[in-house]
Amino acid sequence: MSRRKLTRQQRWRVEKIQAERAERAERKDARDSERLDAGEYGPERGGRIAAHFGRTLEVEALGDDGEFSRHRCHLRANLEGLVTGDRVIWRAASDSSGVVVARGERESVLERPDAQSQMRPVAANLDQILIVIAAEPVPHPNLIDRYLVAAENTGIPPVIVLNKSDLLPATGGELRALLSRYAMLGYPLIEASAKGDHGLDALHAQLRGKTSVFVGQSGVGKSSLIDRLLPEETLRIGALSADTRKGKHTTTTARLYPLPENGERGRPREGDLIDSPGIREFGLWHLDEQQIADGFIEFRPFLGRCRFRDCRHRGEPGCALLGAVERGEIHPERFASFQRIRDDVANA
Ligand SMILES: Nc1nc2c(ncn2[C@@H]2O[C@H](COP(=O)(O)OP(=O)(O)OP(=O)(O)O)[C@@H](O)[C@H]2O)c(=O)[nH]1
Ligand SMILES: [Zn+2]
Repeated sequence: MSRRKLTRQQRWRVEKIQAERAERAERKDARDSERLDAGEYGPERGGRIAAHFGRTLEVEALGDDGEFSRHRCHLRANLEGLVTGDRVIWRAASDSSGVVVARGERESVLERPDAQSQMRPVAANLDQILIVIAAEPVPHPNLIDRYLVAAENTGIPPVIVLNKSDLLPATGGELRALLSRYAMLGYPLIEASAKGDHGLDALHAQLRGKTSVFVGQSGVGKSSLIDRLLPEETLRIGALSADTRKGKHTTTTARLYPLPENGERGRPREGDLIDSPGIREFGLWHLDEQQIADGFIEFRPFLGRCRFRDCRHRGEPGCALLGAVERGEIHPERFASFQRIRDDVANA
């Protein structure tokens, strides 16, 4: 497709619109500066982004009374790219609104590609990624590995949650045998049932004091588990505000939900959950061969130890990974899974 040439007049119009837009943003920022200088805003306070709509942010802050409250804030023009979960410094106006003036260091960030395939942050300061799998739909053989590799590459620790345990045979079953392999690699493993009461205590314990996200293929029961963790009205509020904003913004924003103990309203806060459709679709974005190998945690001691520095681990003599497979230090199925993921990603 050839790029359409703009006439001089059109170009002038575009430039004029852009200049006006920049000027408006500057004026707004100058107004903010004046108001900040004039002391119209209160002292600097800590907070956390709970939702993000265009240039409006919802900031959650802990008050002197020990209660959390939420505040509509706008942000200084020099502060771009804030996402749900970010820790911020903000100042309250005389009403319940405010202005965000700074962003804190990020401990971790979850990214995904935008429409232009550019990686963009979608949530920050996550402590764990809960990979949900279920007795049904049966996870295809290297699905768990795919999620683990993706999680390992974010640096956010993954936890495996096996949901629908009510559908598993009482004595083991193939899935449990498969999962014990991951437990042996050191991954926390929780068996739960969103339908029954099984495993929910263990799930609450895992969520305590942490910010978590749930990921996993469609139908494994992410919504059902989240329903059990959030009081009804929290879910309703979340759905409502997302709805009223639909149409305005095509991508649904990630939201931060406080998790009360036992999923009951009024109970002390147990932890935090960040959720959005985009987060649930979490996958292997733009990983190269090296990053995929690195995502298999038991490969790490052997990486860089092959005879050839550019070893692709495809049968070269002196390959440290193949050696480890032969000695039984790497499970052959995990190695086969690595090869499949690498080839799939290369051919994508
Ligand atoms: N037997 C059983 N069924 C469950 C359990 N948890 C969820 N289900 C059922 O599994 C189906 C899918 O559950 P959802 O919670 O919608 O799954 P999801 O992962 O949120 O699916 P998406 O929204 O497509 O990503 C529903 O029919 C649930 O009722 C469980 O622990 N046991
Ligand atoms: Zn090798």
